[in-house]
Amino acid sequence: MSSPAFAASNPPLSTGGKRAAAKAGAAKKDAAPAPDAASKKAPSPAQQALQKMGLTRDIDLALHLPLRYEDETRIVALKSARDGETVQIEATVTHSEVQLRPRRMLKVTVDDGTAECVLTFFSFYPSQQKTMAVGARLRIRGEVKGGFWGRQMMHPAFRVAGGELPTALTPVYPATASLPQAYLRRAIATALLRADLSETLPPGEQPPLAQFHGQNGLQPAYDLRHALTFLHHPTPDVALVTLEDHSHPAWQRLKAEELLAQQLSQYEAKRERARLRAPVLKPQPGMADLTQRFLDRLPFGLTAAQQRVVGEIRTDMERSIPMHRLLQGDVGSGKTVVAALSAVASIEAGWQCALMAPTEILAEQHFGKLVGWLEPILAPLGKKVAWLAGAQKKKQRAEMLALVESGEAALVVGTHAVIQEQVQFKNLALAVIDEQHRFGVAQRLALRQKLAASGMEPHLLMMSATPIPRTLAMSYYADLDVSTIDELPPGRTPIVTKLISDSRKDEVIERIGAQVAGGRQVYWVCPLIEESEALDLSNATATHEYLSEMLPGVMVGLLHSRMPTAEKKAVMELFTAGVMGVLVSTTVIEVGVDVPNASLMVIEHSERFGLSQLHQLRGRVGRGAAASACVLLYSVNDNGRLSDTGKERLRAMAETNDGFEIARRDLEIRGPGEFLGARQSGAPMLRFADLEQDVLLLDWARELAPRMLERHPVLAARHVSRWLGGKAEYLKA
Ligand SMILES: Nc1ncnc2c1ncn2[C@@H]1O[C@H](COP(=O)(O)OP(=O)(O)OP(=O)(O)O)[C@@H](O)[C@H]1O
Repeated sequence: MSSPAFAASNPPLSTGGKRAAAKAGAAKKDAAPAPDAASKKAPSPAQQALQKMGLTRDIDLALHLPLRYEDETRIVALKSARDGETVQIEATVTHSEVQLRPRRMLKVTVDDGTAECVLTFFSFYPSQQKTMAVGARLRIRGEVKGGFWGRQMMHPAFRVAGGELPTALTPVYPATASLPQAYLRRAIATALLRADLSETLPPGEQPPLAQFHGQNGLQPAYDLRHALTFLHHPTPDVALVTLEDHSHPAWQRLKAEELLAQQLSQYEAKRERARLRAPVLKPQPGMADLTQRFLDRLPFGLTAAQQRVVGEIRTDMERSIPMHRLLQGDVGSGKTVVAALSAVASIEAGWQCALMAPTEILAEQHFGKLVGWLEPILAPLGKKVAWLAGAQKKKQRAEMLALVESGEAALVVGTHAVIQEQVQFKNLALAVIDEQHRFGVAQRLALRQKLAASGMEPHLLMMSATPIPRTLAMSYYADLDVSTIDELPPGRTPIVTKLISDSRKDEVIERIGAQVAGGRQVYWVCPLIEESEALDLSNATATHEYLSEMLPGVMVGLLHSRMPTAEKKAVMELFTAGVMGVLVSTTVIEVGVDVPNASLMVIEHSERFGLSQLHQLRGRVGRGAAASACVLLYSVNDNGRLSDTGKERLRAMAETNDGFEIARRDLEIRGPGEFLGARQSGAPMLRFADLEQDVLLLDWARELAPRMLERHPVLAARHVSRWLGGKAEYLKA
């Protein structure tokens, strides 16, 4: 294995031109990078660039891995270089001249004894021209092109020949304009020597690395130091493809360690929570029949899956350890009634419950349902359901706040308004968060802290209609208990999904007319044009006008997020009551809207939507007994084609109605960062491991983490701090 000092000891080849000269100059000025050293001098642009990229600690630099490698370990004969191959040669300059036509350029002919090659530079310094004077012996690296004029290289890197050849491949790092490669190479080489890379895995707890055969048929033993040193400076005999596809054991070792850090931090969070106290929610005397009274009034019986998850939640809440549970279920699987029964459990025990939803429409709908279900059984106890939202009249808000503070409000439903400072609960025991991935970590924490003043934590129930694929649940949500409603209420007919070209829009409109005439209702969703909300709205408005014109006698409504709250509310009421036949909307109806009589969903420009989003939208129909359909209108681009991902998404929608399968495919298409929306919430994501590919390593980490915390807490703490540093834990809260 080569020495990491290699990069520092080899002067970089100059590439000629102003930028390269500027880079080389910058590298010289910053010749002794020591990002960790306390320096009183103002940081150089390169040091600032390092900071900007988050490369502040030695370990961060050590973990900044090459994008690719260059092979400077060999000198090849020009004659053997193939067209398009990047090679390193040593050759003598036989001719050098500056040409002025068709533009100013330096043409240098070199000969290595096997063949000639012409080097061309469009920008160059006099000093570089001098280095390439006739008779000079140069080491040159570049891409060989064979053309009419013979072999050519454009702007190759060069320097005076001589000096030892490196024994390892040269790393090329992700960098920025103000961070020259040469500087980064030196900084990383130094950091690799200085960083504490000592073993943190307990003895005998090695990850299952893929079987690779080393030179002698033996598997090299990798610890972190070996793995990193190798990945920064691999020996030239390595199969580059194993580095590129990250299957090399050195890569695997890194991924295993990263996954272990993630698991340790999640298990630690879980253990920390186990030390906190939460109210023990057992029915108070005289309240014990609240649940029964609730069930008696419900117009349907619970499915077996609903009963099971209610049992899981209630068991959690009877313990003094705060519940931290995710309730997941496909669209329309009946999560709201489970949330209501959880609320009843906390009310029965004499405590308050809060339910927070990401949009006002959704919160309002929950409120309507919960009032209908709960007020008749709460009224005899002198309790109420309170409503809190941003757009609320001052007087009403003050009344609601008083209800919450006095405890008269047994349940509080609302939007983000629920976590505002003025909201003082008397005794909050359960916080239910709908569509939890739409809230940031900070907001979830704020809700939990609503009780923290009393020295206790509320139980937390998070709901999601986008099921979290198994691998994500095992990694990012390892500290979460998961309840799954894996059954739809009886009597539902599967939704039929049809892909129809935009050019057949009028046929679709005809079908809408027929649906409405049959007493059914229809949603028409217009796409979100991210760059322009104004355009977005004008599009929805135009569609609204067009449909109104095409469907005389049908009430066509319009709903978008910019409308005043009262207007939105009025439109939703008309649609929910079945008076309005067609609702044209932007994606504001995406989550949770529940109008069982709606049986046709049309999504315009469906190729622009994400997969989970399409599934959510489709889930607005098929919520009653009637057969429902979803029409995905698509339009092709100027070349008459759909983009590949667009096609992939629409195909997935047509193929399956299963939310779990959709989520799996969505994760595949978008990757975990986008899928979890974690980029927005700023939570650290896995950098090296790939959950789909590295399931074996994930299993290893999951299995080891609790044992390591138990038996080797010091190693565990060192491991987590090395990998996560001062950063927040992976999606904690
Ligand atoms: N066990 C059941 N039997 C019959 N109908 C049910 C049952 N449970 C719920 N429902 C009804 O099914 C519909 C969907 O329920 P709900 O709105 O709770 O679904 P959800 O899981 O929240 O879906 P989404 O994520 O799409 O909002 C509602 O009209 C609800 O009243």
